[in-house]
Amino acid sequence: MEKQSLNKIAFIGAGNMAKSITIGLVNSGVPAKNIIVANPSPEKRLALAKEFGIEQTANNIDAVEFADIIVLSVKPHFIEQVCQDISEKINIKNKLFLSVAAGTTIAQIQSALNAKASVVRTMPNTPSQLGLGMSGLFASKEVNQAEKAAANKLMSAVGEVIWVTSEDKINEITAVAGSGPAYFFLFMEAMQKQAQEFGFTEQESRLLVQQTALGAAQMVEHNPIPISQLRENVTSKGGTTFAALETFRQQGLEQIVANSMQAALTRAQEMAKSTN
Ligand SMILES: NC(=O)C1=CN([C@@H]2O[C@H](COP(=O)(O)OP(=O)(O)OC[C@H]3O[C@@H](n4cnc5c(N)ncnc54)[C@H](OP(=O)(O)O)[C@@H]3O)[C@@H](O)[C@H]2O)C=CC1
Ligand SMILES: O=C(O)[C@@H]1CCC=N1
Repeated sequence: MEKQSLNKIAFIGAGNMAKSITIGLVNSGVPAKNIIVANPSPEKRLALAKEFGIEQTANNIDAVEFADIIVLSVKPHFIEQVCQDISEKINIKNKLFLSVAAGTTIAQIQSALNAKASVVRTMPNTPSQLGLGMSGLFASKEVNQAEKAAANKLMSAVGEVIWVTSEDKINEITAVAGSGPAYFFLFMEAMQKQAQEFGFTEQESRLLVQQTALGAAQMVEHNPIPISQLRENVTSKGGTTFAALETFRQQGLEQIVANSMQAALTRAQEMAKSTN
């Protein structure tokens, strides 16, 4: 069997997600010379190249030629055009495609590539830049064991991974973890705003909220007991937390969370149905 080298990584698109994964990869020890980023406009790819010493190009085809693993990190509506362009200009045999695009199916990518290429769909999130990412992965049936291991290694370098057994589960990963950081940011923004209403400065309010969120997240990580138990440990009967939690409940927080995550899932499913 032909030996497959899967060391060189190309990002097509130099935006938020490419940046988050690149930072995580470089910090985890992947040599910068093995990473290239392609983006037609210069600003973001030059900034990434300057900061991390990675290669950069304006030309997607040059990046695909350079790499073994092609990370499709453009907005979903550009995936079709990007893949068609690649398939028209280059032999993609032995390349592994790793797509981070929300709501874009493997069938759509293979159709645009005009080949039953090896495609892994992954749904990461932006904390990947700190090595604290959470990614779901699903492999097309063309993906071999070496490619699966390479995709696993790449995404594990930037955080935790789980493999899902059906492609539509990626949409659910999106609704929980892909979009999830923004849910917590919104909650923290609202808490910061109210702390400022209480009279704390913007800086003090941010510190109060960020340290509280960090401590809470770390407690969840370090205590393998139900999260509800951690909540109960803070909640004295008839006390301040109880008053706050009752207000959240009366005003429908749990239903709001469920509805919002369902809206994210529905949107991912709609995107998968559209023709891009
Ligand atoms: N942001 C997030 O938290 C997450 C995003 N994703 C997915 O990641 C993908 C990228 O999202 P995100 O990084 O936020 O988006 P960004 O808009 O930040 O990045 C996309 C980049 O693609 C570039 N681009 C546009 N057209 C082309 C092209 N033809 N060839 C090469 N590059 C091109 C854009 O350049 P320019 O700006 O110059 O037009 C931009 O730099 C999406 O598909 C999204 O669904 C997945 C998980 C989480
Ligand atoms: O909002 C989006 O569509 C992308 C996918 C998950 C996070 N950002």
